[in-house]
Amino acid sequence: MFNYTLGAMDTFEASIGTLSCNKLLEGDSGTTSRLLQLCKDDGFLYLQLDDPRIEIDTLWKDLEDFTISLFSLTEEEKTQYHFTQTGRPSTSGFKLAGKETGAVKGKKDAYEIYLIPYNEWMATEYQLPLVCPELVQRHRSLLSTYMRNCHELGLLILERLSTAMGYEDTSELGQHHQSGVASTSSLSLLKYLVHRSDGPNIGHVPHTDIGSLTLLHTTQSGLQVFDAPTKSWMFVKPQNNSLLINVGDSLHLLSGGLLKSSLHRVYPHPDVQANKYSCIYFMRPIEDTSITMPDGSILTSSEWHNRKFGLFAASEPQQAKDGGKGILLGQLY
Ligand SMILES: O=C(O)CCC(=O)C(=O)O
Ligand SMILES: [Fe+2]
Repeated sequence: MFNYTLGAMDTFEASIGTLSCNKLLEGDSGTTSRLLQLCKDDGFLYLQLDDPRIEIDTLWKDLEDFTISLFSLTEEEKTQYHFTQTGRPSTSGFKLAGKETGAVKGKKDAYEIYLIPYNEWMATEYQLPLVCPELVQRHRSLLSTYMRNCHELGLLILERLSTAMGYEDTSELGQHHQSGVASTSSLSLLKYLVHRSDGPNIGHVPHTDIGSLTLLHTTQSGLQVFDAPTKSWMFVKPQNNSLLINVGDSLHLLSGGLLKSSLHRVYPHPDVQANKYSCIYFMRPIEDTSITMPDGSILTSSEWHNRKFGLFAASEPQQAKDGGKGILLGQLY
């Protein structure tokens, strides 16, 4: 599992494997096998952005500036574009801070979020009018380029995983993620309050991700992964030129349980006294993909998305009912 080192102020730091994007693009066989190993063992890896064909890191500065100005909109504007009232529910709009359960029992979360749905934004055949602040429309080109690059990178990872898993068809996993077909894939921008572990708002609830792959760029420490053997949470250090990639529940299920959907949360890092911003592309299967649950029941990808997304938004007592907490934590068995 995760090796770790003792960092500043006795905080454990997870040591996460790194892969080269260039080698992945070139089809290097050692990198392909290591990708499978990391996705099986940890469900987390860093992808070093060392190939000019993937334009992601060059956009981070502009994306961070945009994210900061987006969260500077007034509370009234954020409420006007609330995610329960905007577009297809739960794929578009704002959530304000402190409205959901936090990283620790009895505390609320400490982040605001803004969601941009991939399909309404990108796909030519599937264009629902996107209801969004004018500021978002003004950054159309930046957001489109970023999402398109993330989606292509996700497809590359799925292709290499299909190869490493021995499928004859290298699009075995990717076929459920074609561009331009309705899915709940989205770009998620987050702003965490400056907060402390003894305050009323703490980070982000422990969970596994709903979708297939999560591609994360963040400005500060705070994300923690759970190391089951030692039952401890370990901080993940943001790397300058790397994306953090993790496997989500949908890919875990599509791979028959082989790939690990990794448990994580966000918790205030004792050395960080600044807002943490995260830009995350959630790549999820197209909506009518059949997902076989461990008990043999079959759900569509959108049914799975709506069931689990509803749990994030539920109160702590509601989450505790009908195995909801277990679903949030990725205990699908
Ligand atoms: O902001 C982060 O570092 C992680 C957020 C996260 O886990 C999520 O939005 O699913
Ligand atoms: Fe997550």
